[in-house]
Amino acid sequence: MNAAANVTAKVIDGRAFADRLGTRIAVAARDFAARAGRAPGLAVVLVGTDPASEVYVRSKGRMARKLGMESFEHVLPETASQDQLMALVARLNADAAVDGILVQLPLPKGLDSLAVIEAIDPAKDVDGLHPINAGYLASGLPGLVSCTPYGCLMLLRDSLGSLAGLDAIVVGRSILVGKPMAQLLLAENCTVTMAHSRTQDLPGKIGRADIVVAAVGAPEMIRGDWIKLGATVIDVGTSRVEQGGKMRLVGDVDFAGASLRARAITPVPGGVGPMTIMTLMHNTLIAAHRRAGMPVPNLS
Ligand SMILES: NC(=O)C1=CN([C@@H]2O[C@H](COP(=O)(O)OP(=O)(O)OC[C@H]3O[C@@H](n4cnc5c(N)ncnc54)[C@H](OP(=O)(O)O)[C@@H]3O)[C@@H](O)[C@H]2O)C=CC1
Ligand SMILES: Nc1nc(=O)c2c([nH]1)NC[C@@H]1CN(c3ccc(C(=O)N[C@@H](CCC(=O)O)C(=O)O)cc3)C=[N+]21
Repeated sequence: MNAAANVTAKVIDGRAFADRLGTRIAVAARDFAARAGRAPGLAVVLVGTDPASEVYVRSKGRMARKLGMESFEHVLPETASQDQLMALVARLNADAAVDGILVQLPLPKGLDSLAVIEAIDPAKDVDGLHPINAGYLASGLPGLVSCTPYGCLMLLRDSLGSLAGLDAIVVGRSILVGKPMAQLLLAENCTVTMAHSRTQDLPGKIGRADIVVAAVGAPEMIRGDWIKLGATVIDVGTSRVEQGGKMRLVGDVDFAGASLRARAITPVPGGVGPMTIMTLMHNTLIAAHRRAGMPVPNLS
């Protein structure tokens, strides 16, 4: 732990961690292909033309191919109807070559994302968003865990070892990040506080936490001087802000300020983001093995 306020935190290198995990996934994917007679397959569905979503979808497809998986990319127009989207999900559910289905969120206005998520075969729900998988997680049963929280947990375990008994705060309560993150930390025997837009005295609550996971989407809203000395900070937020005429990607945490108080902190970019893509590949590999009735390899 930092003894004084002027010790700079260790920067947690999510990109390097993800690269190492990717090497193991590629080996396991090749092994799966040799035994199953086909590569693990990931289908990514994008509706509309949101530029940020297009970038993420493309990088997911590129990574899948790089690791020896099959990538199926489906782009529907902004004007696609709920029925069209549901029909596509039904086709992917029935397609034996598809092990994982991810529908990029948010969907254009007018489309019901919960209905789409519920239509995905839970065994192919590599985003871990289906209520069945959320329920498995809450019940401590093996399912598919949402990629981003799963990646955050890997970084936390790597940085801290055992998390048992630590006070953790998760800021944000979405079904994609905040809620599953809190469940994972609880399963690690942390004492978990869930904060959101109605939380009172957020600085005070953050100031008592050994682990801070920020998943809000508000650029640098968590000030450095709120952080407890020696805390570990995981910054999920990604916001594009203009600075000096250029667009810059920033997190939810004031990185420079928090670095003076934390023992370890993830940067944005290069922290949680690359882990999210790699845990998606990991989930696809897990889904492929389970669907083929093969034991899931342990890559940790
Ligand atoms: N790096 C990565 O891999 C990923 C990054 N992200 C990023 O993480 C961020 C969060 O994503 P997501 O969970 O989908 O976002 P949502 O918009 O679904 O959820 C945001 C959450 O933040 C809470 N919140 C809003 N304002 C405040 C505030 N002032 N104080 C405390 N809590 C607040 C909201 O509370 P309430 O529920 O009360 O409205 C809500 O629970 C985004 O920047 C997103 O881009 C997301 C996924 C992956
Ligand atoms: N169904 C669904 N599942 C998701 O997992 C999902 C989603 N919808 N919608 C949007 C959010 C956002 N998200 C990111 C993934 C990777 C990076 C990432 O790799 N970021 C890089 C930087 C990339 C850049 O420069 O733009 C980094 O942080 O280093 C960021 C954000 C997944 N999401």
